[in-house]
Amino acid sequence: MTVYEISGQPHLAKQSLAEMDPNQLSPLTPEVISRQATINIGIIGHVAHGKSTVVKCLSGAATGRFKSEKDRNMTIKLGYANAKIFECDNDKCPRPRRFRSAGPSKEDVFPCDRPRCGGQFRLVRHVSFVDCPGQNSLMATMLNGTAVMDAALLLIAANDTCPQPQTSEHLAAISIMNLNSILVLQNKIDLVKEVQAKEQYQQIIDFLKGTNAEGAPIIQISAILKYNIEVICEYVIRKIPVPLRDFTSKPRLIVIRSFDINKPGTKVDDLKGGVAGGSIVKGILKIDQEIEVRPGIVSKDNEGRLQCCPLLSKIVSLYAEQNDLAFAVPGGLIGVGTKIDPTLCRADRLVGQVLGEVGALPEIYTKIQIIYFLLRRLVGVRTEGDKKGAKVAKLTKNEMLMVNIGSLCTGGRVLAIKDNLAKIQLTSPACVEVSEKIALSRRVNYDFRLIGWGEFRRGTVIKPQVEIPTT
Ligand SMILES: Nc1nc2c(ncn2[C@@H]2O[C@H](COP(=O)(O)OP(=O)(O)OP(=O)(O)O)[C@@H](O)[C@H]2O)c(=O)[nH]1
Repeated sequence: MTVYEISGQPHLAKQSLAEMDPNQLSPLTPEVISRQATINIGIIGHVAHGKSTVVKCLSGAATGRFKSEKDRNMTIKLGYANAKIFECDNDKCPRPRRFRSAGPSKEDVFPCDRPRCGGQFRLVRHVSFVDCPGQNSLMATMLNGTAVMDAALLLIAANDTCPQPQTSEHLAAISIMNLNSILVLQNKIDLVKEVQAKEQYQQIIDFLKGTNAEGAPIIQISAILKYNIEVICEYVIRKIPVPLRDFTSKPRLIVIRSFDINKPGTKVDDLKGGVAGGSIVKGILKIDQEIEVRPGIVSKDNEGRLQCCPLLSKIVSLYAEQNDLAFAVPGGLIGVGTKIDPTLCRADRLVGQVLGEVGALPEIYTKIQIIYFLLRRLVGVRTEGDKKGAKVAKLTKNEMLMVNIGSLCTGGRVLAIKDNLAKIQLTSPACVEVSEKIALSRRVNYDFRLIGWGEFRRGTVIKPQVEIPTT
């Protein structure tokens, strides 16, 4: 095996491929959390309730905004920002001041700044915040994010009534993904009087009854004034369990972003391969490892049948934001530098694909059979008078749905329905594993709204054409 040691960033723990033993690693092992996030926390909630502002407070970084996002002051794509969370090791250091967050390249130990404390802030968690758009038309992007979340912060603005449509819809989406670890942040507390804040607090408790977030802690904050941000850090440590991770299975990464990092005009000989950004769901990816990306390049044959050519490549670099890695474990957004033709990675073209060890990824399907469950009522749309929302109608043969599988968002025509089984023809092929969760949405007015979920049972496999190696 190649001996690969990280040489940069001497203030972070060293990683060595030669010494790495998957059986000895955990999400809290120093050489892991010093460099990469190991817990993914979704930031969910209605549009403009302050999701991006909270992430900026916690991580010190804006969640990678694109020009169109800056122009419209809203999140359009999934944003990611990593933060290290520290606790002072002096038992007498009072809460919440003994908790602190900082960016991912901060050293792991530094002195507490409370006068005469004498304690040291020590790294206890390294978290990746997945910032979801709250705009109702961007639900597909939000659903892609739920595929990798371990926990969620639900933002509710104190100066709005609760619930707003996407507050309900985002909560329904994470419930479908069985996400029970939730903290509620009552934000913009600076904009309301105490009595209003208390009234809304009660509204929030009533709204959460019977949902996955019933009984979840509700923290009052002002993201803009950085008020109570240390309490969020404390609760992330105390209330969000460290996820159980599988480090020994063959690795698999869900691609959530992909990029061409070459500047325009770069000479052909100097071109770097494309980068796939995503979260590892199991196993460990290593520098120099041979990898496969599925479904790869999708096209149609002369008879209009879908065909695909998985991509074969090699990992040339691994990054967690600016921290370089010799190996990457589940959690956080990992940038995987490959030798794949950069044009195939440009502008998120690989989103929806799965990256892993060659020959170890699941089959690729075009028709899938799922066992499905529909929500009783529609969430995410304003319904005048009827506060509960319209009933969700049954699936009908030939109707077109939006289907989210991992980070893939595609169309799906309902071919047949029997009891709670449905057969769906996918517009784009999916690399999916038995029992994997699938979110189902239906067009309501002009946008797709979440109507239910399914679990993949079996399907019609497309055998890959040729696999395309990259040099
Ligand atoms: N007064 C006040 N304004 C806030 C607070 N938090 C956020 N804002 C403002 O609310 C607006 C929306 O904040 P964002 O953080 O962009 O909201 P968002 O939920 O990420 O928005 P989308 O991603 O588009 O759904 C911005 O103008 C923020 O400055 C707060 O605690 N108090």
